[in-house]
Amino acid sequence: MDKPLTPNIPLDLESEETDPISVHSAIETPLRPDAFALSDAEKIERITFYFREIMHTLGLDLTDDSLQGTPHRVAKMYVNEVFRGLNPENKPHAKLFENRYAYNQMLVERDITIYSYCEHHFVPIIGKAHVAYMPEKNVVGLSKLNRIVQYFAKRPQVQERLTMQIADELKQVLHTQNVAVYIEADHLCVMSRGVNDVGSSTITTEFSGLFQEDKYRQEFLQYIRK
Ligand SMILES: Nc1nc2c(ncn2[C@@H]2O[C@H](COP(=O)(O)OP(=O)(O)OP(=O)(O)O)[C@@H](O)[C@H]2O)c(=O)[nH]1
Ligand SMILES: [Zn+2]
Repeated sequence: MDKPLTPNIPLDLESEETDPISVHSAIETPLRPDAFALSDAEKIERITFYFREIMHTLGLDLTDDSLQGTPHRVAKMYVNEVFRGLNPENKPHAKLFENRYAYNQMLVERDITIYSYCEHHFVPIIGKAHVAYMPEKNVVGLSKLNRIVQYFAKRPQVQERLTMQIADELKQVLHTQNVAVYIEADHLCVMSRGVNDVGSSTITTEFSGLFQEDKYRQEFLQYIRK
């Protein structure tokens, strides 16, 4: 095998030892304090290098014209697309409007498409999120609900934490505790490898504020029922 190259940007091994639990709350994605010390361009350069090493180690011929660009393609996809939600700079700005019409019933945004990645295997999680809130003083542009869901999905995730991160953000943005999040998803790590079960799917929920009351919970569940 060729002698491995070294990347232009060396790894800072000391910061690898940081204990993420000591600096983060339980529902935050465990990021190192120096997670954004490198620019996106530098991250792409480094991931290209290491993904090339992975392919090389697997015995793939990187001079093949179809494989040649793959390390860079994967690096761009990770940083700019599928994991862009790791960077708080990419968090959507949710513009609020005053609830002048005093709408005080439930608003449900259902069937929001989710494409996330399992943090244990780095393969896709594909599903739908249904979110709801009961407005108090403010209402939010509908598309912002979809954007918030998609922002947190674009991270390596476990479904439980994804559900809680979305609920938490909705509470903060909407200034209300009355939020519900329901996610139903297929995990390709369960379907396409390991236990190879294509028939099962995973449901997670977070009901807060008024949604803890059976009446509102049932109403919400009825709206999202197919
Ligand atoms: N709780 C939770 N577990 C998940 C999620 N996505 C994947 N997993 C599980 O994470 C576990 C990782 O377990 P390990 O035993 O370390 O991994 P593994 O040897 O590849 O396990 P198998 O998938 O059973 O082959 C697996 O049981 C996955 O099904 C998720 O969103 N939430
Ligand atoms: Zn997995």
